[in-house]
Amino acid sequence: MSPIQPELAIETQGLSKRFQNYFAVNQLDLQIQKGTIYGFLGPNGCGKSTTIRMLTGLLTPSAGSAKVLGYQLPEQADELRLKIGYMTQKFSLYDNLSVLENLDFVGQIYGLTRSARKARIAELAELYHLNDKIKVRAGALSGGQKQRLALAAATMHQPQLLFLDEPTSAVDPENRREFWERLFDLSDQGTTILVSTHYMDEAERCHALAILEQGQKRADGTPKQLIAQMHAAVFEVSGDNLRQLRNALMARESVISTAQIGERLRVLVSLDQPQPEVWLKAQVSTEHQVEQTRPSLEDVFVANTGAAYVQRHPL
Ligand SMILES: Nc1ncnc2c1ncn2[C@@H]1O[C@H](COP(=O)(O)OP(=O)(O)OP(=O)(O)O)[C@@H](O)[C@H]1O
Repeated sequence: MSPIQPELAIETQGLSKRFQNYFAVNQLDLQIQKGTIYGFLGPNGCGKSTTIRMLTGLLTPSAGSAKVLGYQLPEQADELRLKIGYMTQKFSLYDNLSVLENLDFVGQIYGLTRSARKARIAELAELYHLNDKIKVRAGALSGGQKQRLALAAATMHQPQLLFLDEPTSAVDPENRREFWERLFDLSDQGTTILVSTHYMDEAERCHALAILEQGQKRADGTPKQLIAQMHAAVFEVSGDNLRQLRNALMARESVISTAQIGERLRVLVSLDQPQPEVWLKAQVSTEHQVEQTRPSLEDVFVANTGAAYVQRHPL
């Protein structure tokens, strides 16, 4: 008997977008399960926003296919529109309208009746702590309040699928934490969420994620799977002259990266090296202590991008 296939909210094959001669998104294959929080992790310019815009149906792909909530894109983009919510990277509501006016306007766009809008706005204002700001102009809100208003607007029509493009780049850690609690509430109610970020701690919160670089997927899976599949061992070295040691280690082909963290040097050694611990100990002096440590998602990112990627995938 074949195993039951999970239901997919998003499935793409070879999805690509070319601007002039430049591929902003290049041959992207994705499978995103319904009800999960899925992350796009990558640096500025790696193609996160362009991918999201294609998956919302706003941008036509140059090649490849995308199926979102069962709708084929771009052909069925109109049918998809009312089923998704999209929170863009920049605050995209009206600064000169109040919180209430903004939400009411969005509700009208989604075709909610006057009484449905009234009830939904009351619910959202309560949920996102906007009650005492309801008559305040959006332009006068703090970063955290604007972000909560944007999320309220994006979920006005209770979409099945929510796209959030770097939603927390303008807010402080406390607001970020609170924001993520709301995302897990939405996920618990069955909403699928695709969130782009360049923060490691946010990526770690996702059920699954794709690491993107230069428009390509470098790796994907749950944080646990990504850590288990990493082609490197991670060590922490303590002792004197760590800057000098760092420079020496960086010259070695087996060293993927080094980063000083307080009094310790974190070293990623490629598993091309059959005995990484023995090898590393032979590289440092007897004054240094070497301890193998648990990889983090940041280590996974480093081991799958930049020079480490090029080394493992020569042209
Ligand atoms: N309309 C466009 N015309 C030409 N190039 C574009 C266009 N839109 C995006 N690009 C380019 O495509 C690449 C990917 O951009 P994209 O905005 O998708 O990246 P990103 O990962 O979302 O980064 P950021 O966080 O900075 O927005 C960038 O090099 C960008 O300059």
